[in-house]
Order: sequence, then C-alpha cells, then structure tokens
Amino acid sequence: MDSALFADRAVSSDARVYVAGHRGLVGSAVWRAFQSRGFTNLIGRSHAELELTDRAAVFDFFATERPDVVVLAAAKVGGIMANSTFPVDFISQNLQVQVNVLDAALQHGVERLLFLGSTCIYPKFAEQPIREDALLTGLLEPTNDAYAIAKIAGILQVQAVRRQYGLPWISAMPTNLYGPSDNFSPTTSHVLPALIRRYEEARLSNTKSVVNWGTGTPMREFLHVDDMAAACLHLLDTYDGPQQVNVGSGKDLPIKDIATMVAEAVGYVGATEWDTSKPDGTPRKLIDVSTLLGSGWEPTIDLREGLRSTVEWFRANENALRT
Ligand SMILES: NC(=O)C1=CN([C@@H]2O[C@H](COP(=O)(O)OP(=O)(O)OC[C@H]3O[C@@H](n4cnc5c(N)ncnc54)[C@H](OP(=O)(O)O)[C@@H]3O)[C@@H](O)[C@H]2O)C=CC1
Ligand SMILES: C[C@H]1O[C@H](OP(=O)(O)OP(=O)(O)OC[C@H]2O[C@@H](n3cnc4c(=O)[nH]c(N)nc43)[C@H](O)[C@@H]2O)[C@@H](O)[C@@H](O)C1=O
Repeated sequence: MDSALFADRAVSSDARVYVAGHRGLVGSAVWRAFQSRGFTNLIGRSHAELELTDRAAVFDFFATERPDVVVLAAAKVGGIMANSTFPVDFISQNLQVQVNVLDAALQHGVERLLFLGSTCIYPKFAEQPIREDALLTGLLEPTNDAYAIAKIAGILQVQAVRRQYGLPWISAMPTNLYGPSDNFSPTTSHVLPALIRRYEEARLSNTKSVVNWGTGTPMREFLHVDDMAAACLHLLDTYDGPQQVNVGSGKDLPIKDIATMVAEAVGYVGATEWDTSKPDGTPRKLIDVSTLLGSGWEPTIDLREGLRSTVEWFRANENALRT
C-alpha cells in the first residue's frame, strides 16, 4: 500500500464524534480512547435509544446531532455458531445498519468516517499472512459468509463515497478481538469470552472436565480491544486511502493453546475435551499488518496480560453480562 496515504490529519478534540455501538466491545473501547485524548463532544446512543435499522430514526438523529466524525462500531456480531445458525440476521441487519448510517452521514457531509469490518471478509484459503489486496480473490468461509458479504458491501460503499463525493472516509479490518465489555454468552460469543466463562464456571463448581467446540486445531490471531481502539484513532488521525487496513497482532496460535492459556489464567486444573460435531470454521486467518505497523502503530498488550485483565473484568462484572 502507498505509504503517502498516511499523513497528519489529526481530528480536533472539540469535534462532534458519534461512536455507533458505544456500549459494545469495540465501541466502548473507542469511547474510552477518545475520552482519554480529551474529546469533549462524544455522542452515543444505546440500541434501545436508537434502532439503527430504522432508517427514518437514523436520519432524524443525524439531523439533530450533526456529528463531524463517525466511528461505525454498531453491528450484529457473534461467534461461529451465531453466524452459522442465523445468517439471515447477520446479512440483513448489518446491511441495513451500514446503509442507514453511511447514507445519513453522507447526506450530512460527515467529514471523517471509520467503517469497521472483520478479517472474515478474506477468502477462506487466502495466502497467509493475508494482505489487504486479497479481498475478493476467492471463496469465503461458509460459517460466516453472510456476515462477510455485508462487511464487504460496507467497504465498497465507503470506497464509492470516496470516488463519487471525495470524502476521506476509511475502513479497518480487525482480527478476532477480546477485552472488557465483550459478549460472554455461552452460545453466541466468540471463542475467548466463551472459554473464560466456561473455565471459570468449571473452576467454581469443581467440574472435572470441560468440552470446547471443534477440533482445537484452527489457528486464530487475537488483539486486545484497547489496542484496536488506539488503532482506530491512529487511522482517523493519519490515514486517507480507499483500501481497508488490517488491524491485528501479527501472531496466531491454535485454539487448543488458547484453551490452555485461558485455563491457566482462571486457575482451572481439570481436563479439556473437544466436541468435533461443532464447526472449526476457517483453518487459519493470520493477517498481514505491515501497512499499519509501517505507519507507526503497534500493539502494546500481550495476550497473556490481556487475558489476565479480561478474566479480572469478567469476575468483577459477572452480574452485568449480556446473556
Ligand atoms: N468482536 C470481535 O472479535 C470483532 C469485531 N469486529 C467488528 O467490530 C464492530 C463492533 O463489534 P463488537 O464491539 O465486537 O460487537 P458488540 O456486539 O460488542 O457491540 C455491537 C454494538 O452495536 C449495537 N447494535 C447492534 N445492532 C444494533 C442496531 N440494530 N441498532 C443499534 N445498535 C445496534 C449493540 O447493541 P446491543 O448489544 O444492545 O444490540 C452493541 O452495543 C463490528 O463491526 C464487528 O464486525 C471485527 C472483528 C472482530
Ligand atoms: C471475529 C470472527 O469471529 C467468527 O469467526 P471465528 O474466528 O471462527 O469465531 P469464534 O471465535 O466463534 O471461533 C473460533 C474457533 O474457536 C472454536 N471454539 C472452541 N470452543 C468454542 C466456544 O465455546 N465458542 C466459540 N465461539 N468458539 C469456540 C471454534 O470452533 C473455532 O474453531 C465469526 O463470527 C467471524 O465472522 C468473525 O469475524
């Protein structure tokens, strides 16, 4: 990617910044990051306050609040089972949310917008590590193809706005994320929060063995959500290009190793079994993060440390979890 696309475009700390999905894993971390940078005009609405699939409500909201900057971190999100069981919800709700927010932002001439996708947009068998230009070069992983198509449509809509209207909107593609305010539901969550909850509950109940999903052989890359939030602000401050930018740690490991790390982090000493009737998903999706690393951003939270603090957060917030 052309490094000239990176330059100082710092967003002013008095800009009106709308963080869509500000109570979710990513949105809440982005909100904290803006706050710690001294931003005073942050705008957020819970799902109950503003239904983003309601086009008229979204346009009314933009007309009233007139944000200068938008971070689109609201989406229907879930792990492998949620994605493969409810593909209609994942494609339909995400397309509606995106189209409504991007159309309203365009109508109101929003100056800077960051759209968040996911690394599942890349082909299932893409060459590893996956570069940004692998987009649309092969078939998708079937367990999340509906979600991925919605995210690809979002990237294309951002590129189209840049082409047709010249606005400096951008997209970022994070790897698998984890951290405080994640979804810890045993059925709909991603692997890390699912394992934290499963091993912690097994420890508390002295259960002799836990059962995880799949074979444990797929490789996954993880990034702490505070590093992700720092990358979002860094991109808004520095990046102006049509191509989506990968955001990851640059390291992956087998799910079996992740399970061992989580068991250690919670202090679980029992056995682990694998339910191979559950899907494995894509075998590997390590992303190439050289574009972002070359622009001066780097991850700061090592996986073991991130796991430790997330377990602490889980223990302190167990009563306020999403189910
Ligand atoms: N978590 C991960 O590992 C990864 C996430 N991402 C991307 O990051 C973004 C944020 O994900 P994440 O923070 O994990 O997801 P979360 O589920 O934690 O947060 C999403 C937020 O969006 C809100 N929301 C969802 N649908 C609507 C709607 N129709 N109207 C209004 N609000 C809505 C949710 O509210 P409520 O919960 O009340 O419905 C929630 O607060 C997504 O675009 C996702 O694709 C990308 C890669 C990995
Ligand atoms: C971020 C990303 O997230 C999803 O893709 P995924 O990476 O396949 O997601 P996952 O975290 O759910 O699983 C990773 C691996 O872990 C295994 N696994 C074991 N035990 C549990 C378990 O208990 N829960 C879950 N969820 N997985 C488990 C599981 O079988 C798989 O092999 C998509 O939503 C996709 O759209 C997307 O963007």
